[in-house]
Amino acid sequence: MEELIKKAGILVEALPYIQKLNGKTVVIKYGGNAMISEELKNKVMEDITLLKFIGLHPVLVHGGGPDISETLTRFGIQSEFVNGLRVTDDETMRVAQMVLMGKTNKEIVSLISQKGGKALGLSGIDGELIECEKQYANVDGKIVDIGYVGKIIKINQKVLEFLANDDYIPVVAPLGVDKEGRSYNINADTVAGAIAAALKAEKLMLLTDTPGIKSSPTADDIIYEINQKEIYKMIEAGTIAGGMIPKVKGGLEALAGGVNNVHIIDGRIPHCLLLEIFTDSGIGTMITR
Ligand SMILES: Nc1ncnc2c1ncn2[C@@H]1O[C@H](COP(=O)(O)OP(=O)(O)O)[C@@H](O)[C@H]1O
Ligand SMILES: CC(=O)N[C@@H](CCC(=O)OP(=O)(O)O)C(=O)O
Repeated sequence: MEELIKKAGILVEALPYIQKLNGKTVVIKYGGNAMISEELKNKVMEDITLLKFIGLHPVLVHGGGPDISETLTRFGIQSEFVNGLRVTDDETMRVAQMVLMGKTNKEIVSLISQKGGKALGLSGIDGELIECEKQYANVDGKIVDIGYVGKIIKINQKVLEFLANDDYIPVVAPLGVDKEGRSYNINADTVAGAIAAALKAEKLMLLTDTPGIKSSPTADDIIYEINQKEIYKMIEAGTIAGGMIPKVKGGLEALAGGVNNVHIIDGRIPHCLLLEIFTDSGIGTMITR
């Protein structure tokens, strides 16, 4: 009996959060590095389905970088990253599109369906959801061509609003399209930040494979709160590096676009989304303006 009463208590504790977030949009970015086991993936999809059923409007943006890398290796194609972005030639683009839409997106959609949710998978190419142009990288002041990497110009969010305001959970793959109809590979954190801003989401949660932002990639600590100025200092010092760069930039873009809350959280913790949303302290790193 005591156990049951405790369970009821936990549910009641969530009430103020449920009331506050009812009808609000939350954008969740699920990074490839956090998709480490079927069990964890299941728990993340359970959380997202639960959020939908209690009245929030979750929109999921997924990555899949490790899967793309593994498939490229199997095809004998070399892959290189510049400023955290994959250099994407014609062949790499085809593989990225195949893996993201043919594998990752559909696996997630199926998992949500198994949990009883209604998920609809789409990429930024569908309905011209993500309009982009070619992105160049800046390496020590030099402009570098990184191939078919997309710079987002516009999010045509109507389709997402339509789905999220209905019974659906949109599941978005990070691809975009330019005016000429060419497809582009876009970092999933960048996509999540831009979508959160376009939807004026209440929250953006970036799920990854570290407890949050640390004082350096190899440190054991965690920075609970960090602002824009501190972020740029760390990027300059090289203590925020690699895949963390597009993540923090995506977070800052979301804040600039009017999103109230941005968190980088450890997607390897079971039910990390519920812990972040329904506890006072939350988990991970909060990014502020
Ligand atoms: N200051 C930092 N704190 C934490 N992680 C960092 C930091 N700087 C760089 N990183 C790296 O960023 C990685 C997360 O980005 P990424 O590999 O792109 O993950 P995801 O697939 O979730 O997008 C971490 O595993 C870590 O190696
Ligand atoms: C341009 C670019 O870097 N695109 C990424 C898209 C996938 C992604 O961002 O996946 P994660 O979130 O799992 O890292 C890539 O090709 O890996």
